[in-house]
Amino acid sequence: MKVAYLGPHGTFSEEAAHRYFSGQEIEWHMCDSVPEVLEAVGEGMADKGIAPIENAIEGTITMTVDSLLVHDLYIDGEAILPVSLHLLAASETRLEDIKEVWSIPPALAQCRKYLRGLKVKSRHFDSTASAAEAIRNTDRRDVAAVASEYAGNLFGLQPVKRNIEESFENQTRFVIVSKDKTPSEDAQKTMLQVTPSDEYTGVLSAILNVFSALNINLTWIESRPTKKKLGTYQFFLEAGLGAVHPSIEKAIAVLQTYGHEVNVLGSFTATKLD
Ligand SMILES: O=C(O)C(=O)Cc1ccccc1
Repeated sequence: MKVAYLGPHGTFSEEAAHRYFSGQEIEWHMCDSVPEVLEAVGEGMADKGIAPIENAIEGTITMTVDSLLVHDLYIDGEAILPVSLHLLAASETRLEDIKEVWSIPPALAQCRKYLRGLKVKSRHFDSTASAAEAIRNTDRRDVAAVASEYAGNLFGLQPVKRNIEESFENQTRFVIVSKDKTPSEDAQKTMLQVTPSDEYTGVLSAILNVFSALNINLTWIESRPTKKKLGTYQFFLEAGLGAVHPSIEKAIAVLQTYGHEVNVLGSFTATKLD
């Protein structure tokens, strides 16, 4: 099986991919950005892909949610990885020398408070590890990357400051996606995309009531713009039952009777990678 993930070597995605698929015969397909991981699966260059969808501090990683829809992908797995972010630089660089910090935006956002205190500029890269690699390749001694300790070792950087994120319990949730939409019988969660039939007072509450009436626990809810008109939204609802469970089938049928559009985006079981 061919699996796409965000490279270069040393990303959190690589760690999640290697641990999630450990023991399996995998041909790895490394991509340069998160949207390219999902595109690789969408276009059949890889059988599966793994991409970060949510972080404990920063919340939803919207580029993943949006790309899932563009490429009509199905979530068939979920992996939760503990993440620790460090400020990494060349060995000569001291904390007071740093003027610019490089990383992927969700990683910079997880350390917003600390970085604001440093009064540094930030520069966006496509991954934590590509930022660390760029620090290794520059002669500048006033720059640092936000990345993992593993990426620091890989690119010969030193930790100037460890654990700079806002919580020591930091975790990132990754989704494993494929083109195959067959739900697994033993899946424990379902991801639904619900587009309301119309904008009317209480439409979201009417949608949510369907789940509470059927005693279905919702474990995640996110609204995203329809991208058609300002102020119009679609909802992503994650339910704590698999897609073949009769209660989920009933919820979908009821929502459709109300005229809402429902798309099953996946059915999966959570794996903890601690
Ligand atoms: O850039 C990486 O290393 C990634 O895999 C994306 C990411 C960034 C920050 C936290 C978790 C995953």
